[in-house]
Amino acid sequence: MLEAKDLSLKYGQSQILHEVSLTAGQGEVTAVMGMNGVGKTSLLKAISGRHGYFVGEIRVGGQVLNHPTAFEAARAGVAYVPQGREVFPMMSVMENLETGFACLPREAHGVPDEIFELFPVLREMAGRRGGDLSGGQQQQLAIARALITRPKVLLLDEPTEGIQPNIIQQIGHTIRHLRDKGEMAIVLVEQNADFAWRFADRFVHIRRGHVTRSVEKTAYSNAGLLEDLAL
Ligand SMILES: Nc1ncnc2c1ncn2[C@@H]1O[C@H](COP(=O)(O)OP(=O)(O)OP(=O)(O)O)[C@@H](O)[C@H]1O
Repeated sequence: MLEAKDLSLKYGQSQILHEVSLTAGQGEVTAVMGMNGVGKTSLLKAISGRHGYFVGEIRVGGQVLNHPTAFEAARAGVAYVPQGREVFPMMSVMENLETGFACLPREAHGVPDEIFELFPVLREMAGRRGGDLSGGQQQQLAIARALITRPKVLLLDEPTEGIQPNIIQQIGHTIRHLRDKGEMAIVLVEQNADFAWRFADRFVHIRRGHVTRSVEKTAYSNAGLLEDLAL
């Protein structure tokens, strides 16, 4: 579903990604692993059109995205849930959800029931300001807002960061549910190795802007994952 090939990205003169390739299949969770500052967020920003890459190619469902803007990437089916959530604090939960409509045709403007089935708390809090929600609720809102765009590729940047354990479990079950529906490819940037091991199907390790390992869970072990993270 997602094929990113040889992406290279710079901030000013500093090259952060060096020919990074990532493939994420429909109905699979691909975890992108690595220490702080290796370029995981930058990779998601390149794929979602939030930051330009200078070399490389991105395909979604076979369609080439040629240096897309964020809007073009969203239109093509790429949804990005950023680290830190970026919920609009002064807007209500419902208004936050409705921002997801921007890349959809008018007839598709509507919050599907499934969103509230996945995140019942958002129905209860529909009129509350986004900034008044807890961190875990904001994370659920950010994922829900991304799902409203009916993505083919869902990019999740550290969804468990700063979240209490019971909400982490809920987020994990949501990821598994979306995976099992088989309609989208999920890319999960995650520093929580236990969570990644539990919910991912494939692991891609990045070190200093290079992919150092790409492995299926079936050919890997939890101990191997921890070893690779410690390198
Ligand atoms: N807007 C920016 N301008 C300049 N440098 C940046 C910018 N954003 C990130 N960087 C640098 O690029 C490198 C990669 O950052 P990135 O956020 O992609 O890493 P990461 O692997 O996601 O890290 P973390 O796990 O801490 O979120 C870091 O050295 C960071 O300081």
